[in-house]
Amino acid sequence: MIYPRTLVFDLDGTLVDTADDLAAAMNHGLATVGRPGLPVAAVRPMVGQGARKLLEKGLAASGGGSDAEMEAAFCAFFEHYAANIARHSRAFEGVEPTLDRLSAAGCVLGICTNKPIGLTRLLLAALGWSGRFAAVLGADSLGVRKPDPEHLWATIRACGGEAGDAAFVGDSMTDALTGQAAGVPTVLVTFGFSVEPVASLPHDALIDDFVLLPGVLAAFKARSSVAA
Ligand SMILES: O=C(O)COP(=O)(O)O
Ligand SMILES: [Mg+2]
Repeated sequence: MIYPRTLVFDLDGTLVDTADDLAAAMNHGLATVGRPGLPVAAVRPMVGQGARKLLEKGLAASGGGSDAEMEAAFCAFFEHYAANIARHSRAFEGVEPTLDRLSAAGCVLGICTNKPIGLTRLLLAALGWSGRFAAVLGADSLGVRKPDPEHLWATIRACGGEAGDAAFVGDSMTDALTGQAAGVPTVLVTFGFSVEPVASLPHDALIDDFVLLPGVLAAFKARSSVAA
């Protein structure tokens, strides 16, 4: 095969632009505890370390709050987000045809996200993607999560693959550190939610358009075949 056999993808900011729905749910949570809402642009870079971290950062940016307020805001956020999971969330341009092409070429696809697994499955179902991935691991699927490399390794294993013939695609510092720690060639997308310029993060390739992914993956495979 001309591509790595197992391809693991981050979800938010990599495959799907979830920022509008996450921001709406966060603002609902903040309003529940009397805090002002935040613009989507402020919420985007807060995504990638899990739902609770997202709310912690949002509450801090909105004036802060007690543990009890955090808990109340988080519950309201979670409920609102689950009920509105894909009101505006859509795949980034080029994602669907590219995933189709890679699957047709024989690649096995998986998801490794810091989104709670229940919300992840809801989002995949809403997008009509439930059958697309051989394995889906969320923030709470294991005792560890990204940037712990075990989250990525476990996803690769759940796809029936091995780290030596795999690649990872993400958008954030968390993903960059995960891929590096796992020793898995990592592609970062430049259109995701990272505050840091992705070029400054550890990576093996950058893409500014999803349709460029197959070319980059073929180059990884060619390189690893020469090394082997
Ligand atoms: O932090 C989250 O909730 C999800 O983020 P991820 O899909 O980019 O890992
Ligand atoms: Mg992400």
